[in-house]
Amino acid sequence: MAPVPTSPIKVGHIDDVQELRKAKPTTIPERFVRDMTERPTLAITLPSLSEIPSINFSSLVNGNKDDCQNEILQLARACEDWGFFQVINHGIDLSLLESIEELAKNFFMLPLEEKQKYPMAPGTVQGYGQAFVFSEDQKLDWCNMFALGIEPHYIRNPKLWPIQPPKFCETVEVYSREVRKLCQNLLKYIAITLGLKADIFEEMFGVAVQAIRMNYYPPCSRPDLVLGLSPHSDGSALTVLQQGKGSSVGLQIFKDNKWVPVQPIPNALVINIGDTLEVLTNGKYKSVEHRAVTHKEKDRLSIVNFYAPSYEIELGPMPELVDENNPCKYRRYTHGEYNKHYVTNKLQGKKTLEFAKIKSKTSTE
Ligand SMILES: COC(=O)C(/C=C/C1=C(C)CCCC1(C)C)=C/O[C@H]1C=C(C)C(=O)O1
Ligand SMILES: O=C(O)CCC(=O)C(=O)O
Ligand SMILES: [Fe+2]
Repeated sequence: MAPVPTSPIKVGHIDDVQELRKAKPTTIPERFVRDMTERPTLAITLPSLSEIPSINFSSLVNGNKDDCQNEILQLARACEDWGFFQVINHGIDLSLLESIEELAKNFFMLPLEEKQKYPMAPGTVQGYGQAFVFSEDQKLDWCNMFALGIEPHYIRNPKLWPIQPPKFCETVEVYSREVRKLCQNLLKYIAITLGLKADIFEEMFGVAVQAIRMNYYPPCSRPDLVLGLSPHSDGSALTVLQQGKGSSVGLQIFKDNKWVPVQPIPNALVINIGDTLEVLTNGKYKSVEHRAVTHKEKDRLSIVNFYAPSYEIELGPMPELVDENNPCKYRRYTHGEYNKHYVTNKLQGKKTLEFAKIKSKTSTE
């Protein structure tokens, strides 16, 4: 008899946090309790003095010459000093943002058996479940995820596209198309901030890889002990994040050695620089570490789009950003190689990017 195939990855039992919350609202299983050094301190949820910058997209596209130049300057500062910004007047229909949010929430509210028809297999990143879990002793995030590959079509697994709720798939398609255009436009302006020709990234990326991930964080009776999402930087070039309306404040970015909360601006989208742009700009624009924390009474939803070069594209610092004052910090590799590395390692701050770093004896970064 042929041996029964088993997954080489042993992740142990992973509780579904929504079910856990329903059955035992005050129980936090040990696998979710973070070590002291990782626990979020509640003080940081107080309003912060510093806010991530906001960029008015319509000033970039439709503004007069002065407005446009001023916004490009703001964009350059946001990318260099923060790696994160919120885009207002992004041009995506607000009713589309509302629809995707409603459908994502409806998906997470389906019975567990329905969601489990689209399981995220251990070691993979598409479907419903917890990604980036590779061992039985790894701490778990207080989060349920649903992720799908969008472009190019060959990365799609059609079995994971849900039948319920109705209109989910069509809306994901329309939404992803709009977000893709926004990424392409933002990359044009980012190129301009670097003194490069506007189409440089579009020409370099080929048919860009795009994926969507929906994160649902139920309330947690002990938000001081758990993390909604482990600290990480994104492997993408750009990430576009929509925070659910009425959600608790949960996204935090690591800046100047502190966790800074991102206060949602109604109808704005949060954009962040991913590892790929950090490498291409030779570290001028950095992918900033971020995480999500939970709330005692409120749930939270985020819808995230990752936009990255095609897998066969060879990456490395662009020659325009390397000189004797800015020596080359990263080696060359293909995005496919980076992708493989990213999805086979747990989320651990900026550790994934070590893959690309050229280690010099004097380097302290
Ligand atoms: C849970 O998934 C992720 O966090 C994630 C994965 C994205 C992907 C899919 C859901 C389908 C197949 C493609 C891809 C791996 C992009 C994060 O995406 C980041 C990580 C890399 C690398 C990247 O390009 O975006
Ligand atoms: O939910 C959030 O705000 C963070 C999500 C995130 O960082 C991610 O999905 O990569
Ligand atoms: Fe992220």
